[in-house]
Amino acid sequence: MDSFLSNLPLETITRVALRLIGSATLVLAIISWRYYSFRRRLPPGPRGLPLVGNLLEMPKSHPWLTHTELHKKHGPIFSMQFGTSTVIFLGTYGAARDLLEKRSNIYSSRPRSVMVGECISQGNRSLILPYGEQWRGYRRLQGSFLSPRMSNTYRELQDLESKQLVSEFLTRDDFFKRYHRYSSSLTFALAYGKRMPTGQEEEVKGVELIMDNLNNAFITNWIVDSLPFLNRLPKFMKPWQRIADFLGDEERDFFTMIRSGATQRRGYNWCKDILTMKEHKALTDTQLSYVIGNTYEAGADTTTMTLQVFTLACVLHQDKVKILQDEIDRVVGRDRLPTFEDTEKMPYLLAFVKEVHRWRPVLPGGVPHAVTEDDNYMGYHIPKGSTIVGGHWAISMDEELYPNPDKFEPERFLENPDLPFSQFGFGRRKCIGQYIGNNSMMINVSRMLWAYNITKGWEIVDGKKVEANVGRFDFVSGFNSPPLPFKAAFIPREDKVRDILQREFKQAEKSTEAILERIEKAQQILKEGEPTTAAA
Ligand code: HEM
Repeated sequence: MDSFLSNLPLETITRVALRLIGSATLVLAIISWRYYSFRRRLPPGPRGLPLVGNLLEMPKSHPWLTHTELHKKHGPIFSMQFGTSTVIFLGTYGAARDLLEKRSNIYSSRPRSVMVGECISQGNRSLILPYGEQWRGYRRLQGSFLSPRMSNTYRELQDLESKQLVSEFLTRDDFFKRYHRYSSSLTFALAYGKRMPTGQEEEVKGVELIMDNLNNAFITNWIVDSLPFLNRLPKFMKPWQRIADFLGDEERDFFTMIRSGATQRRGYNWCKDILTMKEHKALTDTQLSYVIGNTYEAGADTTTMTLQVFTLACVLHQDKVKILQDEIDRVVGRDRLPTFEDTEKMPYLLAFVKEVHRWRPVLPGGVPHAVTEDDNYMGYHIPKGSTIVGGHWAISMDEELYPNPDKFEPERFLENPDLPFSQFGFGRRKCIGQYIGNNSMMINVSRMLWAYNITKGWEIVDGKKVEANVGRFDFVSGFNSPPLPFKAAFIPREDKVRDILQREFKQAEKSTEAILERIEKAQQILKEGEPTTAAA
């Protein structure tokens, strides 16, 4: 090669080199022109670079904080480009409602997820299914056992789990674990007909493992997600496929095993319930196992995290806790625990729970939707296939809707009971378990604060006992964003609280079968009055 070049006249080499540089410049100019003219039609946003877009500007942690700053600069809607993917961020409730709710016929899909959605879950996982017949089939089944009326039939089980939860704090303060036990046991009993009285049961650990694997797979940058065509290579050339096969087999076997156990149990559970609906016939056995497994996944962690945020709010906002305790004492008195009926007479409690959701959303980055048609909004082009993110954190911190947004102020929901909040998402993909979630929050918040003063915990520093530090912004950076571990103390409000908690838990019906049989009867009565199952 060297000798070939050295035989050419310098003039020729220079001409060829100049041509090459000229062609490369032209190609770059065309790519840049196409990139920037495409970007010009989109909602505003950081310019980025041709080919990579804004890939180099991805925040390393807590991306929702950066997105909120970008909304301050660019307004309620901005866009970013990650390789070939366009992502559009919505930072006000109005913009999210305009697109994700009012135009939900085209804004209800999910972005393509090659590794998790296609390779691991093989198109079975409900949360990331694209909008279409299969997702609608899942939603019809879920809508039938998670409707507001059906959700109220689960209250007896929530009552028992909540009595166990509140009495546990008489002897321990590991509230992260206690809340997790509550949510896992409640959801597992409804889904599979078996309570989890310790939280250490094999089934709880099995789902935890699946969730950990899934969360790790979600936050890993798989090359096949950036370059989906690689997934068409033969299997031996796809190293990620081996991992996906292992994780996929593990979760499929597990979901199938626990579902088969559930269909043998006495009394009500979701696995048995869906077999009574004609819609289940359109789905395969594996898909039915995923419908229930994924509902359990979606419900257990979100409720746990929201209870953790409630505890943080109590530790940091004793003045608001005092107002709520006065309301609880007025309605309930001091001789028994609050009931569901009591909670319906407590407007401040409802406002307090809504403010917990708004103040520190547990899915702060939002759950991405995808748009299935080209669209226009506020004069901007929204290309088909874009990812659309209603940012829960950005919306919660919108000063116009929530003045002094960092302040924990339940009063804002008292003054305006219709004030919206975004923590259950939007439109057709909106959280379908919100009624169970709300019932859990109302009963547990009222009982925890009826029983305890919740204050900062203690730690030993240099041999001295000091109040533990609690950060108002210390949250995990991930899809789920619970508070980082912190210490809290649960101090019974008076001596007799101990006896009352022990007595109420002792007297509560503990037979899961008996409770589930009553739920089954209550549901039968409701269904007899309902001609069809709830549709999405
Ligand atoms: C209080 C706690 C909860 C919070 C904050 C929460 C939040 C959310 C959010 C933000 C979404 C996505 C919405 C969207 O895409 O726009 C979602 C979806 C979902 N949630 Fe919840 N949720 C909670 C409790 C529950 C419970 C208790 C269940 C069931 C027992 C549940 C079942 C589901 C399901 C099945 C989906 C999937 C919807 C889809 O098909 O895409 N959630 N939830």
